[in-house]
Amino acid sequence: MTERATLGVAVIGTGKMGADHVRRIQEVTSGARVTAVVDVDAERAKSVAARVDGCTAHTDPAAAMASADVDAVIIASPGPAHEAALLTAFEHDLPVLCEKPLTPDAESALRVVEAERKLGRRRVQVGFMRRYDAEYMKLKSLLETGQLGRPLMLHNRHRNVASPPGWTSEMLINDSVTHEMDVTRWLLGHEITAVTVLAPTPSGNAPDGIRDPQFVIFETDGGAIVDVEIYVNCGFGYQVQAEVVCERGTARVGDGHAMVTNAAGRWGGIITQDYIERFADAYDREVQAWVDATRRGEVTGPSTWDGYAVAAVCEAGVKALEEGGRVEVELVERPALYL
Ligand SMILES: NC(=O)c1ccc[n+]([C@@H]2O[C@H](COP(=O)([O-])OP(=O)(O)OC[C@H]3O[C@@H](n4cnc5c(N)ncnc54)[C@H](O)[C@@H]3O)[C@@H](O)[C@H]2O)c1
Ligand SMILES: O[C@H]1[C@H](O)[C@@H](O)[C@H](O)[C@@H](O)[C@H]1O
Repeated sequence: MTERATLGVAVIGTGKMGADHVRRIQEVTSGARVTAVVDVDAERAKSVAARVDGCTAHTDPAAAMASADVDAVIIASPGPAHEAALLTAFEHDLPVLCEKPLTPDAESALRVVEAERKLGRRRVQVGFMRRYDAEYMKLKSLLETGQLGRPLMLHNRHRNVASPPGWTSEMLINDSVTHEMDVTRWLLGHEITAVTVLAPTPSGNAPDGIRDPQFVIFETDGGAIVDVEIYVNCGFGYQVQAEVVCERGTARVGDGHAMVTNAAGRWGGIITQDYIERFADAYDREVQAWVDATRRGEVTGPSTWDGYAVAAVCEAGVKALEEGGRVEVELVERPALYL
C-alpha cells in the first residue's frame, strides 16, 4: 500500500492536552502537520494557530473538518464534546485520535460504536497512552512470553499532585482510574466483570467533600483480582506504578529508577510532577503510531470498543462508590468489527 503524503491534522480543543499535541506534531512527529485548530474559546484557538505556519483557527469543529487540507483529527476537547466531534468526523470519513474518555458514559459510547460499525471499518484510536509507555510495553511483552505463568493479581498505584478545580469524588474513577481499566483489559487480555470501591477517611489534602483516596477492586473474567489505589491530592508527585503477580513470579513498573543519586548520606531519585512529563515518550509514541497507521490507511491501537468497555466499567465503579458493595459490569455483545 502506498503511503499518503504529509497528513494534515485538525486538533479540536487547544487546552492542556490539545496544545501539547499541536507542539508534538509540529516538533516531534514525522509525516504530519497541524493545518487547523478548533476551540470554543476563539482567542485560545487563534493564539495556538498563530504559532503554526498555514494553520487556521476555528470555533466550530465541523468547519475545520470540512476544510480541504484536513485529512485526520485529534479530539482533545472535554469528554462531553467528544461524541458530536466523533460523529462529524465519521460524516467526513476522517480518521481520529480521540483523547480519553471516548465519551463520558456507556450509552453515548455505544452510540459511537454503533455509528462506526455502520461505517463498516474502524476510524478511531482512543488515547489510552499507557499502552505506548516503554515500561508498560515491556511488561506486556513479558506476560506474553508466558514465562511467569498465569497472572493472578495486578496491583496499581495512581497518584496525582492535586485535583483541578471542579473535581468530584466520581472523577477519581471516571477520569483517573479509566487508565487502570484500560491497562487491566490490555495487559491481562481479560474483561472486567465487577467493581468494588472502598474509601478511607479522606486525606486532609483533599478539597472539602471529595473522597480521596479510594481503593478500587476489579474482578476479571480470567479469574484475576486487580486493585487500584487512586490518590489525586497526594501533594508530592505524579506516580503511576503497576505490579503483576503471576504463578511463578512478579513484575513491576513505574518505580522511576531511571537515575538514582547518592549524596550527603542519602540516596534517591526524582518524582515527576504531572502526566505531561511522566508520559511524554508515551504520548510521542502514541501520536506517531496513529500518524503512521493513518498514512498506511490503517487504524490500530485502542478501539471505540475499548472506549465503550471502559465507560461501562466506570459506570459500575461510580455506582459501587455511591451505593457500596460489589457492582457487576454490563457489556453488550462485542460486534464483529472489534473481534
Ligand atoms: N491521556 C491523558 O493522559 C490525558 C491527560 C489529560 C487530559 N486528557 C483528556 O484530554 C481531553 C482534554 O483535557 P485537557 O486537560 O486538555 O482540558 P482543558 O480544559 O485544558 O482543555 C480543553 C479545551 O477544549 C475547549 N473546548 C471545550 N468545549 C469544546 C468544544 N465543544 N469544541 C472545541 N473545543 C472545546 C476548551 O475551551 C479548552 O481550551 C479530555 O478528554 C481529558 O480527559 C487525557
Ligand atoms: O485526565 C487526567 C489524565 O488522564 C491523567 O493521565 C491521569 O493521571 C489523571 O488522574 C487524570 O485526571
